Amino acid sequence: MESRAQPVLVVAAAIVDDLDAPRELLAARRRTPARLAGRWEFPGGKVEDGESAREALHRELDEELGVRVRLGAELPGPDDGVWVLSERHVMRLWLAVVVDGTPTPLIEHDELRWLSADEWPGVPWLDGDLQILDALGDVVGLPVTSRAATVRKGPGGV
Ligand SMILES: Nc1nc2c([nH]c(=O)n2[C@H]2C[C@H](O)[C@@H](COP(=O)(O)OP(=O)(O)OP(=O)(O)O)O2)c(=O)[nH]1
Repeated sequence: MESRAQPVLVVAAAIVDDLDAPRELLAARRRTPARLAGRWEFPGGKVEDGESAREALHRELDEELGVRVRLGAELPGPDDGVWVLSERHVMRLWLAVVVDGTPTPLIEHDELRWLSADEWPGVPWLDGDLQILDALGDVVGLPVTSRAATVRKGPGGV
């Protein structure tokens, strides 16, 4: 078969309580589609035609959580700046804080939870996000005490 086109770009936010001194991260549990239901992720979604990555992220966070955010630094991934999630998806991720609204699971999620770093390993993240949590803990200096024991790299990739 012919090889597929370029991977789809997903944008997402590591929403924290404070950009300068983060203590908690907002994790979102997927409700849909069925194959992802129950897994936790960074809220966000696919960039649509004609949108910049940041525009798409603001739109997704408004649609999914009903919030406006201020973006902080991007957490660049190891593959040309992006995080490879699967053969079909790559992701860019920014730190963010909520500036308006209360995060509410409106469409794709059925639960949101503010997690301190030692709670991150306690929920089942999407496989591709584990590498990101690892890096996020290092970058923001969060003490992810049990990270090493539970955050695993999936076999054959993410
Ligand atoms: N939003 C998000 N998607 C992730 C993460 N980790 C991960 O593997 N993914 C995958 C799940 C999906 O296959 C894909 C993102 O698709 P999505 O369903 O969130 O995108 P979308 O909101 O634009 O949805 P749709 O319009 O296509 O229904 O990336 C993550 O942390 N956040």
